[in-house]
Amino acid sequence: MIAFKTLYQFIAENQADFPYAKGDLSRLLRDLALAGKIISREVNKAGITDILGEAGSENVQGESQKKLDIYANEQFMSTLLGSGDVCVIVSEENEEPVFLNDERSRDAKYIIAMDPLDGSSNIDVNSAVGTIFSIFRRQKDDAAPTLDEILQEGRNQVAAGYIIYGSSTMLVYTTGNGVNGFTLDPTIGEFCLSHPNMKIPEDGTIYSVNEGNYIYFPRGVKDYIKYCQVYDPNTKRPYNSRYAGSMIAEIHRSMLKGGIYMYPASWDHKEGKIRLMYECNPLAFIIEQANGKASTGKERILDMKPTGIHQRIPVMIGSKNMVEKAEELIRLAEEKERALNN
Ligand SMILES: O=P(O)(O)OC[C@H]1O[C@](O)(COP(=O)(O)O)[C@@H](O)[C@@H]1O
Ligand SMILES: [Mg+2]
Ligand SMILES: [Mg+2]
Repeated sequence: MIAFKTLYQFIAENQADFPYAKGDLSRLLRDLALAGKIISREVNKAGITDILGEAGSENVQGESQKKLDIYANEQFMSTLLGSGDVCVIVSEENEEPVFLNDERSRDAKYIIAMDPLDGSSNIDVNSAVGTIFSIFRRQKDDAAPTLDEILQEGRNQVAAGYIIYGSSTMLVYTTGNGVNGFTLDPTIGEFCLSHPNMKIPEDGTIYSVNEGNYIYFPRGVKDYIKYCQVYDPNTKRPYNSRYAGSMIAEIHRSMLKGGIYMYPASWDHKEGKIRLMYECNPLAFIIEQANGKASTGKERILDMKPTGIHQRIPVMIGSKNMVEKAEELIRLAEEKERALNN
């Protein structure tokens, strides 16, 4: 008989590791897993139901919404707000934070930021997409949380995770005691521990960036891309270039094989494109817990105080040595530019 451990068994066994041992965080992770299973079911039969394609609407960021963006958002909203443990949810698909509006809100301890469906432009072509979530615990428990309480630094997260709907569906999460990955066995409907104590290799040979935007990138980012492409057998260069257009797919590959994912600020995306609260923070927490590094190219992502719920930032996330090399070349290019301007 094959021995396996389900997510629920794992959570129960590791209850003592959780920052708050009352069981509400465990319940929350189970609710996220449940909604993830429902999305996984829909993704897996998407071609034969009426759920592919454009919804005909736009989100607050002016991006066209897919039917599955909306489906995933509604599924997570109803599961999480229905639990009574979550007092507010920040979602890519909602312009404003969505509050739990009933008598349970006084006791609801958790603030969630989430991207219900990441990489959704890939959904119609059967490539990997995912859900990304970030969990904060309220410090106060009086009235509904203020915007300032919602806009917390990523280092305050009590848990974060992602669910990748790929060739298999996996849930990967951290509560600040390392990272564990669970694969969904669809025949029994359970996430089972498949990747215990995940660590990202310190070095990698894959870089991941939308090179179609190369011309718009700042000098230091261009220098790093050129560095990746130069022949040097001692450092296994040139590296491989891979870009799926789905951050969750790039990050998951980096977790397993090593690598760097970059979405820098550029001439056409002055602030960068990736959202701090529900894309960067949770993935930065996971990557750091797996011994990797997550930076804007200049500063640690988890130390940034968000200025708005949909704030975008430049990102460089992945194997520690690769991110540090990119930061070094960005710093050198900026020093050179400053010297030339003086
Ligand atoms: O097409 P581009 O500009 O390279 O952008 C791709 C990036 O945008 C994102 O798709 C944004 O995510 P959403 O699908 O949630 O909007 C990232 O996952 C991805 O890496
Ligand atoms: Mg996204
Ligand atoms: Mg999305």
